Amino acid sequence: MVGRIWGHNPRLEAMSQQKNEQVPGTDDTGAYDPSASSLADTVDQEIMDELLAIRSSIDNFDATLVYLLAERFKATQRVGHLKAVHALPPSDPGREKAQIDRLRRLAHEAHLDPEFAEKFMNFIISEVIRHHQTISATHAEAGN
Ligand SMILES: C=C(O[C@@H]1C=C(C(=O)O)C=C[C@H]1O)C(=O)O
Repeated sequence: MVGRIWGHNPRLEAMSQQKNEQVPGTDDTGAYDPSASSLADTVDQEIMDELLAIRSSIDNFDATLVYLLAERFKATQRVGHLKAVHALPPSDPGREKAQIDRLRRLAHEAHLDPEFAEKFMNFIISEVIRHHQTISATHAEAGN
């Protein structure tokens, strides 16, 4: 059941095999449970209600982040194919520097820690470069 919805995840599968035990963070149908928490029973109901109300906004932000990242990766995959076809290098340090400098400035204006913004962008960019290397290798193999 869990495997069907989420793909192969040994940890979740082991959990779901324990008889009558629900996977934490899901309801009894296996769906996402927005009230999942390790704090239940240890916190006053009023505080819990406020926490859950704030978490419902966090849920929306997180879903948006996933959609934004998915669209960004769709665009970078296109760049990867373009680079592979035209034998361009996977990474473009000049572009990365300009982009990170700009995002650091935007982060500062938005009261987001610029160091965090830079680390986050570098994390994403390194994944993109890895994809571009794979696309380039696949393209080279197909040409041989
Ligand atoms: C997406 C590109 O490829 C790489 C990844 C980048 C990114 O994720 O923003 C930026 C520069 C490149 O190192 C690109 O060249 O535009």
